[in-house]
Amino acid sequence: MADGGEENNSIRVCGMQFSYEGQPPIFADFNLNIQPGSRCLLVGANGSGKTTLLKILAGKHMVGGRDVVRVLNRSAFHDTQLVCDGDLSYLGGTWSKTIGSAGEVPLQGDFSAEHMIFGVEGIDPLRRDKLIDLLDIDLRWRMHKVSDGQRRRVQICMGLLHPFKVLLLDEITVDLDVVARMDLLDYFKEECEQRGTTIVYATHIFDGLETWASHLAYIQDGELRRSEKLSEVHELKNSSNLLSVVESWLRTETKCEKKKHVNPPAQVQKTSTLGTSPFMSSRHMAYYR
Ligand SMILES: Nc1ncnc2c1ncn2[C@@H]1O[C@H](COP(=O)(O)OP(=O)(O)OP(=O)(O)O)[C@@H](O)[C@H]1O
Repeated sequence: MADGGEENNSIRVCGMQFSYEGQPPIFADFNLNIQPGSRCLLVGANGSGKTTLLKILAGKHMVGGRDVVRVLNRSAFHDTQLVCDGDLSYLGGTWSKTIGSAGEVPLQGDFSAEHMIFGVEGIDPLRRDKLIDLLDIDLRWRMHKVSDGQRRRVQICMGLLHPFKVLLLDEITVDLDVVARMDLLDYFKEECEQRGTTIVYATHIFDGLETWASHLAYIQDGELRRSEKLSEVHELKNSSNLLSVVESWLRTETKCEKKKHVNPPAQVQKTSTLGTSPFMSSRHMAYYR
C-alpha cells in the first residue's frame, strides 16, 4: 500500500518478528502500511501467515515493542481500549471466547440471538436494526440449535454493532449463502466509503471481489510479496478474474517449493534411507494390511 507518515495509516507494521513458541519465525522483518478507507484483500497459500497476521493486528499476540504494530496510531496489543471502545473489531474463524488459562474456548450454551445482540450496551438502535435486517437474523434463534451459517450471522452482527474504524475479517463469509455474502460485502463497502473505515479481509473465495477490494496484500511464507492497489495489479489487465491471478501466483510458489526438494543434500539422502518416514514399508506395518 502507498507509503505515508504514521499518522496517515490506519495500520502500520514496522520490522515485525514473530514466532510461535518453539517454532521457527513466521515473520522475520515484516512491514505493512494500510491507509484509511482501504478494503484490503489478504491472500496467500494455506499456512502462509494470514490468520497469524490478523490476530497480531487484533492485539491477540504481543509482538516486540509498542511501535512495531500500530493500529489507528495506537499499539494493537498494549492499548486494550482499541477493542473495548469498538474502534478495532476482529471477526475470526470460530466464535470463541478467551477464558483464562483455558485459552480460546468455542462459544456454547443455550442463548437466544436476541440475548446475545441486545446484551451489548451502548449501541445505536438504528445500526442494530439495520444489521439484524441485513443478516436476516431471527431473534428467537437458540445458538446451540441453529445451523453454522445462522450462528455465523449472529457472530458477524455482534462484531459490527459498534461503528468500528478498523475491521479484520478472517474468512468469515465461508458459511454464508451467496445472498448474505454479497449483501454483507456491499455493506462493508458502504461503511468504507461513508465513514472512511479500513477493512482487511483474508479469504480464499474471490467471487465478486475484483470490484469490491481497493487493495491487495499477498503473503508467501510470512513474507509480503505484493502490496498494492488492485487497479495496479498488472496481471489483472490480461486475466479474466482475480481467482486465476492468485492461482497462478500460488502455483508458481508450489513449483519453487518442489524445485527446492528435487536435489536434497547428500546428508539428507543418507538419513532418508534409514527409514524414519511413517509411510515407508516395514514389518511392523504388515499388521495393518
Ligand atoms: N497456535 C499455533 N502454534 C504453532 N504454530 C502455529 C499456530 N497457529 C498457526 N501456526 C503455524 O503458523 C503458520 C501460519 O499459520 P496461519 O494460520 O497464520 O496461516 P494462514 O495463512 O491463515 O493459513 P490458512 O489459509 O490455512 O488459514 C503455519 O505454518 C501454522 O502451522
